[in-house]
Amino acid sequence: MLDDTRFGLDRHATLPGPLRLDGGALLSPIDIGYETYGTLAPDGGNAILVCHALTGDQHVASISPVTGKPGWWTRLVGPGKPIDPARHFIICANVLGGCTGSSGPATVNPATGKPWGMSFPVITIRDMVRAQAMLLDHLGVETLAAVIGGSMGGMQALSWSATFPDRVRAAVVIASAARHTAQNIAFHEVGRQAVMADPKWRGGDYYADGDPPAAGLAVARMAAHITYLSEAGLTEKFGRRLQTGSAKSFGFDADFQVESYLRHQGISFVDRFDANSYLYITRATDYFDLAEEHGGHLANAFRESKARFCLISFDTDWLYPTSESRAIVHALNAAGAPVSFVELNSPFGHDAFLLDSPGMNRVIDGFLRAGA
Ligand SMILES: CC(=O)SCCNC(=O)CCNC(=O)[C@H](O)C(C)(C)COP(=O)(O)OP(=O)(O)OC[C@H]1O[C@@H](n2cnc3c(N)ncnc32)[C@H](O)[C@@H]1OP(=O)(O)O
Ligand SMILES: N[C@@H](CCO)C(=O)O
Repeated sequence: MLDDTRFGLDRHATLPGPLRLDGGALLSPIDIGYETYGTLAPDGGNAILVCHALTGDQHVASISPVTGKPGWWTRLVGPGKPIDPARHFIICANVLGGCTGSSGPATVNPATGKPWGMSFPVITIRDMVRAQAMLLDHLGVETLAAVIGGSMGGMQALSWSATFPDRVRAAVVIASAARHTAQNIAFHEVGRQAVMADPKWRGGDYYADGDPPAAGLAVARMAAHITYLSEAGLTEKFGRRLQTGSAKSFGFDADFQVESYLRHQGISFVDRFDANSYLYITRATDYFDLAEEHGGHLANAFRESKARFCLISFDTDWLYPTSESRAIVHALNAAGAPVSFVELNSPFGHDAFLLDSPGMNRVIDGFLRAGA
């Protein structure tokens, strides 16, 4: 029995595997970087798996050793919060393909002794989930009181309930979708091409001299970051305002605040993320189509599920709009699965799930307590 009451314990597991990936490859061993918070109850009934989004990590509620900043969901996870280490045993793992401790393109291929680079096998959301299931086996966690995530984290929560229906009692899916649309794939492809067009990418073989394709990755992040915001939010924050004290350069400096903001988002991203990981993880989300995995009918994905579901969307999220959540709700209804659904107002677009949202916290708190 785990007896870990320290808040935010940074851990690492090397699991023997093998893990058979959707693409056919066998991966072994499998490294997982993860954190735990709180203590597993004697009956094992209080485990909550928090799944991170595209560029997140396992440091959900502790100081990130990479950025030195507080974790990305301290608004929701922590003492006195809806997910509380005093009540829950909280697990958050870096996804397979990630770059903060889990096996991915930047880790060493044991067969060659060199970083995998682009020889790392292509992975899917379901592969990420299977790797997490191996981690739970390793931790002695049989069933999850809840699995929760926003965006790509929500995809993992959906995939968990479909892949391991007996292991999930509740799933919270926020600002997410059951498949990537053509527009979602299109934006990701722009980002990938930006990375690959950077001469420093060199087919993904850039680890040895520590000179990654930073310019390409920064452009990829700038384009992607626009999709995480809303027009209203950008207008409110920056409008057409120029940088303080500056006039138009009549050149191509970052005259507008929004330009400088996006450049900042791009530059700070390359300090914390691996370009090849970006390729692999965006690919995994592009391939995600839960209906396709279940004979073309989304409801089929949930027929075996024993879970209660909570779906939350944001009205200004045009990346994974409310219509995508509604499609999931309809499928859950068709499958006879219990589901609550709420669309919340927010000016902040897709990334609203990472920002202050008292409504979101209230809904999640009520939903989790109802099942306790
Ligand atoms: C989901 C997961 O699993 S984890 C991954 C989530 N994390 C991220 O995506 C990180 C990047 N994303 C963001 O920053 C997202 O917008 C959020 C939602 C997480 C944070 O939003 P907010 O708190 O509103 O921050 P905001 O978007 O305004 O960005 C603030 C940063 O922009 C900088 N900034 C603001 N205006 C300007 C400007 N005109 N010029 C240059 N920089 C600017 C700030 O100085 C600040 O910099 P810092 O982050 O280095 O301290
Ligand atoms: N901005 C978040 C959400 C993207 O879906 C991230 O980068 O992970």
